[in-house]
Amino acid sequence: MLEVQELSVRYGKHIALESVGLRVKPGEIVVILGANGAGKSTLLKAIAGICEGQTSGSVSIDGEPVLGLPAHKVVDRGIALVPEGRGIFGELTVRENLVLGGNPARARDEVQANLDRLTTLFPKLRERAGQAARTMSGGEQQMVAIGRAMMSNPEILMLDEPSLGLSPLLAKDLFQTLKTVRDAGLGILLVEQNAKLSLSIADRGYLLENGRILREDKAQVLLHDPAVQAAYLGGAAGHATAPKGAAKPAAPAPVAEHTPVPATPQVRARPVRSVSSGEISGLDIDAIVAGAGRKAVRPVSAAPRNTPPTQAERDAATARRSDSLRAALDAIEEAARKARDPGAARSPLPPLRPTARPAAPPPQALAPTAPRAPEAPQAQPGGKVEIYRRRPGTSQFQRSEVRDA
Ligand SMILES: Nc1ncnc2c1ncn2[C@@H]1O[C@H](COP(=O)(O)OP(=O)(O)OP(=O)(O)O)[C@@H](O)[C@H]1O
Repeated sequence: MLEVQELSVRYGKHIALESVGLRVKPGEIVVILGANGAGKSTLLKAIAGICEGQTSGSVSIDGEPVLGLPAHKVVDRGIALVPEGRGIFGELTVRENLVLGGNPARARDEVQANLDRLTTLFPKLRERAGQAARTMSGGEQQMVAIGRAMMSNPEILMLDEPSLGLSPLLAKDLFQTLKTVRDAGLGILLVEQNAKLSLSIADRGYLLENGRILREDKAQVLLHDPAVQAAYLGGAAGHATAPKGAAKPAAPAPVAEHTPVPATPQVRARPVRSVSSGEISGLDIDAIVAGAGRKAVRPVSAAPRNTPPTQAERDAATARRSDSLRAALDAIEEAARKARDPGAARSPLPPLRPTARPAAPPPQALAPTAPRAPEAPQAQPGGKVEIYRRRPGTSQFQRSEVRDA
């Protein structure tokens, strides 16, 4: 049995886990539910011996302490981790991935026997043994990752967000796979955002909030608890498991004192805020360029002419093109600046490229190995184009060459 007692983890001053206690018995699935940043991955990493933070407390398996041991020793004691993102070797075949998982000392002498057992449990792994892992579907790759972890002959299998990136159908298949693993006698410690699906196959669950265990109960009790439902099972807008168009629940149901759960919906997809150019400026990038061009180009007579343009007219046309280009670049720079820092959009930042041409090129040459910096072409009335390159690591430009327009 895996037993965690008073486990605390801090990253510098940040306390990620505080006095966490839990246990996982052979033949049971235990799920950890919690919001983003609650400390779920930290918990699995601390148990697996790969946590970068400072740990204290105790983790033991069958009474044998493992906290503080290097990762390979933890695996040798019978605890295997399937990390978030799977971590399989895409260029290797399924069989090669599995065999690699059998390298730990506790399983080294039984690679073939474990391989046979595993492929009997999951016939698909036998069917696809020679296939490059990267060519398999997401669900099949997850099965390879689980199979590889099982090749170390673990007593406890830990999985970090195994359904991430899988379609609902594949996620369902995956959870069936986990039931098969449990039925084979392993204990499973599962971190999942898909609360509904994971609780539906789990035996027990823990609610983790801000690094602390708030509640432990049977999975079926958690699954049907109105407060847990409001907080974890589709109450949050955009929750991965909420059916499309499902109505938002009313305020979370009252919670008994001894079973506190977060009052607000907590589990949701990682928040990713993207800002579009339209949101910043009300225009898309094409409209910005077109608008800048329109502003810069002076009206010309629509009447057709038969005589070739004079030198003065050609110079004027070149200057107009130059104005137009400069105005477009200014508009793009302004939009980019707003995108980077909308709050500072109106602050008088220095221009990203010189508005006036420098009197003479600076003596410093570009390092031959420097990465190519963005070029800002400047047309000259004489039909020449100056190329300016940004100096690496600065916002200053320098002229690097002059070409015919
Ligand atoms: N290596 C690290 N260095 C510093 N802080 C970290 C490190 N790893 C995690 N943290 C912090 O510890 C807290 C818990 O992170 P953790 O990744 O364990 O949360 P989580 O519950 O797994 O979140 P998620 O569901 O988003 O993966 C977060 O505040 C996170 O920023």
